[in-house]
Amino acid sequence: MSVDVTPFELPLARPLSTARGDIEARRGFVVRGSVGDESGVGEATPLPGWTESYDDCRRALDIVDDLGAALSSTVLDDAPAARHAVSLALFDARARGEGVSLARFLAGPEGRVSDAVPVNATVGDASEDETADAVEDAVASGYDCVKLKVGVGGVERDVERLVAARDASSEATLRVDANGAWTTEEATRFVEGVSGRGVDLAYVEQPLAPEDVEGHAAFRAECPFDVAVDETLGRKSVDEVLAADAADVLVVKPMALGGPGRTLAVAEQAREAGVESVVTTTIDAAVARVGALHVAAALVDPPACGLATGDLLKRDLAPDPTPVIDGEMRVPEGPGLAGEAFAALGLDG
Ligand SMILES: O=C(O)CCC(=O)c1ccccc1C(=O)O
Ligand SMILES: [Mg+2]
Repeated sequence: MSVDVTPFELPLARPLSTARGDIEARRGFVVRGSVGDESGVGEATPLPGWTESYDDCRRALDIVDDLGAALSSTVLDDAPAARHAVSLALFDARARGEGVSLARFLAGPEGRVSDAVPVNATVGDASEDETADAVEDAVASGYDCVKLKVGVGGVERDVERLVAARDASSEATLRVDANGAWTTEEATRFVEGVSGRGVDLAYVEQPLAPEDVEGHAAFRAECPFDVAVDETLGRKSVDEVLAADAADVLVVKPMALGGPGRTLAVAEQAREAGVESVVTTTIDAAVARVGALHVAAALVDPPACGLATGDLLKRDLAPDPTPVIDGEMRVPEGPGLAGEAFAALGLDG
């Protein structure tokens, strides 16, 4: 039972500007392997800050020669993107074996599965005018939720950007993601600034440094908006985050959490604690993006998720089987990830 690993590199249509720097291209690996007669495909697209490095990912995948054996050993323990690829390929093959979609396989025969998942538009840092235009474009193409990157420039500039975003569309739900850029004082100044101008935010994602669980808990207690954590989940256990009451929302990235199964387990644990999970990509290619969509579809009542990142890529591994229509993505019926949409991928490794 061999495993094929094929590298890829995909430029973005234009760089996404975030407080952790500009993302200009995504490099990773298509992983194909089989279980019995069924072949499955997965994707590892590492992003340091959320996962292991590209080189560590490649080294981890180099020693995988059996999907199931690799997952049950420790070789993928410190390589969540590599583990994601192996786990996704295994789930794809198993779901195919049963003739069901990945979402159905994950949710089980009795579980509820969504036909479509609402998604947010993702808007990078840009000037006030460009931010307003991007929000207007997103709403015109059917999104009712927009996530804006903040924390790149100063707090006062971000406040003006958010006022411009709200003025561009009074109906859109707005989220912001500071990618850990702020001190508590800056985060407080930002939320006081926007709320003083009458701007409502659905949540503030990762306002503070990832390690600072207690800081998030203290900020959350004072914040007029919900607080989400993302990068924190790569440094701290879910137990710790939930025990500290550090977040209203967990941003769960299958690529960063080691695959679909672990992501669902985290979301389930959060749900039991009254905390919502938003499934997002790390700007993954089509295979992982569709995998994340199935994970979101297997949640009970998924909120708007951060999966609308396909259009950020200039090219992709395959034609997009799940384009965003009216602010949502339809979940492929399968079998597995997307029927035959990825059949040709990863065979030439
Ligand atoms: O959540 C979204 O809208 C898209 C995903 C996203 O913002 C993102 C993409 C790549 C790396 C990090 C992040 C992030 O959520 O911080
Ligand atoms: Mg984030």
